[in-house]
Amino acid sequence: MRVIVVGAGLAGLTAATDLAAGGAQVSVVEARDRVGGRTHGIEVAPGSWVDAGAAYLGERHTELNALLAELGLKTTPTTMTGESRFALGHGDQTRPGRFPPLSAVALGDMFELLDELTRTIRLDAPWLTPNASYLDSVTALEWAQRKLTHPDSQLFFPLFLGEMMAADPADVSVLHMAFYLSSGGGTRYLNAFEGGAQQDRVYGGAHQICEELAARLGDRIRLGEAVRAIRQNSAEVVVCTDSGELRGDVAVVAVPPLLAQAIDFTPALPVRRATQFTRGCAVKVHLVYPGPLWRAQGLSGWSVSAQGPLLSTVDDSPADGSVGVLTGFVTGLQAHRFSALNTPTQRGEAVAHAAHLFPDLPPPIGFYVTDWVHEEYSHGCYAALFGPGDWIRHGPHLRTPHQRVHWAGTETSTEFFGLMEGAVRSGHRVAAEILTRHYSLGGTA
Ligand SMILES: Cc1cc2nc3c(=O)[nH]c(=O)nc-3n(C[C@H](O)[C@H](O)[C@H](O)COP(=O)(O)OP(=O)(O)OC[C@H]3O[C@@H](n4cnc5c(N)ncnc54)[C@H](O)[C@@H]3O)c2cc1C
Repeated sequence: MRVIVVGAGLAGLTAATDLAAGGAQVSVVEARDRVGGRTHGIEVAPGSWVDAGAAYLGERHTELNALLAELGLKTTPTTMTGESRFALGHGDQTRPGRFPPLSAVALGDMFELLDELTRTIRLDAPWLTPNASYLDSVTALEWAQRKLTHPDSQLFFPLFLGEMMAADPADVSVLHMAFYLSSGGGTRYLNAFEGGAQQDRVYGGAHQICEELAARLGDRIRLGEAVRAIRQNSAEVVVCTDSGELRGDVAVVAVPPLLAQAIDFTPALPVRRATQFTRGCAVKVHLVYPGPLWRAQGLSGWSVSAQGPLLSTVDDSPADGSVGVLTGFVTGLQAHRFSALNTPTQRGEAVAHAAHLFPDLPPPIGFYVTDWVHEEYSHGCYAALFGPGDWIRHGPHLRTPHQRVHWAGTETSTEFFGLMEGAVRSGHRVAAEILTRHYSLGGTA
């Protein structure tokens, strides 16, 4: 069986690896001149890499951890010792732990309301969740305006959603917010470092996962070839790029839904898998220092700010301590604004903000901005966001094969949607789907 995989991110390369192991003849076609998609590494000092895309994982990310072990990659704990900095509008504060200096009761009530919501979600089919049509008609912003009465929870809610989903609450339906949080293991797990989804990083950078997978797949991967069209008939599937055509028995499209939608299918897709999906908006900023200098002052590097651009910062220094790296997250509405600025202005804003949060730091020796808002072949990040009506209209079609075309990608995963774990799981799922479907070669599927 000849399988053409479109997209060399975690989903596509996991699928390709499983399919090759199952005896299929696999080709992978990737638009960028690199593999990895939404995982990407930047070398900030010789041999020291930081994650410009996905970084964090936890123990429940079982398929990702298994893959790391198989590839001989190790994890390193996310550093979170020392006090945190908060700039939440009541004067700056330095406090132990990550809990913000806001009403514990109000935030506790907010998390309880979110937990109640997430418990009702049908992960396998969110559109069949009780009350789905109502939950899918209301935005997270409208929900918060109705349910969160305390000013502290009103202040914290958009920061929380920005950090978890890179979402502006006005952009996502309540159904999508609740599905995302539930699929990621619940609010506590997703939000936690120790014991949670942000506990570890890949030692040396998450980009190595796809690079290792690609090294094993060798010349089956074609870089720099965006797929523009996919034609199929009862005998074969033809995948068209600007430089030619590939013929196979089956195709796996492992790209985000809106980018998949931009491919010209013949016959046309019977139903759309995306129309109004908005996109998550994240810009990652890396400020590099001669070492993790904040640690000497008893600070963890973690901060939360109500005003941007750096809504949160975290210590992402390489484990060898060769340099210190503060990663700043600019998400949601802030990301739209920040990504429209020129680089010197971005640098000026980010450096000034970091200096305000950590006044004893010298100016950074390195500065990197990764703007995922305008990445042509990601179309936003961390993942697709579903606005009002999207789950009900498109959800049932996200994973349904279009004859010889099957779908993968983190957005097709019922578990850990939007995360690396979801991408890996979708790759395994699609490969099993194809290997057990028994395509009749040269005949009708
Ligand atoms: C800033 C940021 C932070 C994140 N943080 C985390 C985190 O801490 N933990 C976590 O688990 N996840 C995180 N994520 C999410 C995680 O990166 C994704 O869930 C995961 O990498 C998605 O993998 P994928 O294979 O589904 O899609 P992608 O990685 O998007 O792969 C799709 C591939 O398809 C290619 N492609 C697109 N269109 C075409 C075309 N027409 N023809 C050919 N190729 C095409 C793309 O170039 C890409 O390589 C983050 C993402 C970002 C951007």
